[in-house]
Amino acid sequence: MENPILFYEPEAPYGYLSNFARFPINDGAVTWKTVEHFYQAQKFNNPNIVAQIHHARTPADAYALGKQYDEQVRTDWHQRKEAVMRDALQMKFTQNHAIGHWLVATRPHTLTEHSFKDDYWGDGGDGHGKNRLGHLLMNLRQELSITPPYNLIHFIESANLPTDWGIFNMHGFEDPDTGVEHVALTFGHWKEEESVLIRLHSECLTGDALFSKRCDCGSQLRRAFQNIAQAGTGAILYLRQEGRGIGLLNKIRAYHLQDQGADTVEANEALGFAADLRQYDFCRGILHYLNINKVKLMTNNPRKVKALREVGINVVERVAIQEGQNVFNERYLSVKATKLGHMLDVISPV
Ligand SMILES: Nc1nc(O)c(N)c(N[C@@H]2O[C@H](COP(=O)(O)O)[C@@H](O)[C@H]2O)n1
Ligand SMILES: [Zn+2]
Repeated sequence: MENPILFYEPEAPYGYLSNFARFPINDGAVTWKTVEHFYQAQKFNNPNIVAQIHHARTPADAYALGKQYDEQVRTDWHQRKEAVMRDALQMKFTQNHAIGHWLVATRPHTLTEHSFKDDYWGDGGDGHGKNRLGHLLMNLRQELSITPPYNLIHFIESANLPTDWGIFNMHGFEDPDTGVEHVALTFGHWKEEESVLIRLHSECLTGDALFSKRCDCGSQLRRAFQNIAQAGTGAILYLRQEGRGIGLLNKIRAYHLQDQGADTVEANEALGFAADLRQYDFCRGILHYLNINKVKLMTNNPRKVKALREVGINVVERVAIQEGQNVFNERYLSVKATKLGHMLDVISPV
């Protein structure tokens, strides 16, 4: 494995790997503030000690209580502790979605708890320790990396994105099968059980960036930003599916055929493509990362509603997003309505 990632302090880079990091876990009966709270409590059969640790204000307090009652640790603890730690990490990295994807993204680096105080779970500060926590994390990482939804998309990095509608967070992803890069823009915060306003926006360079009037994409993208800013929360999944999946240059070839009279479906087919090549299954990975399970989907395209439902996303509502109709795209929109099933109040028939 390549150069090691050293972690220890929760506030330091890669601090989310620490058992002291503030990520709650639920064991099916109780929610624990951190892995450390859960782990220390499992040492004891005495319910009063367990309760004290459960209510400890910080992971350091939980650790101190575990030490304070050292003589009352269950006799089989040495045989049990690895399984307890493995269960705790499984809960932490699967119940807190983003860090599960962050963990997978640490491949292929070795993970080492760089602790001068602990040469069992850590490296003992100088590498003589067993680093058992690092090894359990790498084992879990390997498991998650081949398990949906973690294997559907790879999280790369996030950054702020100031826009005309407010400061969004930008999250970059890569499709592990195709290498295609996708972006999610998020605004505000939500709980997993809330329904979130989202837009699945397929990349359209001409509409989104070159102010084209041949389509409605740019207007729809602006409206999506506006709607989310007004709602206070939401996400735009900006999917690199240019040309309904045929790519920019083939879309220009398709436009050329349309300039000679073909419609948008006939042009795709004349080039040897189906009318729409787009796939959406990787969106399940992006939405899982964003902790989004229920959506109000801004689209006129029923295929996107169907596609999300097929991958288990609960589309509770379709929000129409009819924008930017004009004399240059009226035929295109009419064909999208008649041939591609778009739900549009088309201004004039084909
Ligand atoms: N292949 C193709 N032919 C055209 O004539 C087009 N205008 C496009 N545009 C692409 O369609 C997608 C947006 O459509 P939805 O509203 O999301 O169904 C996007 O990929 C554009 O690049 N493509
Ligand atoms: Zn477009």
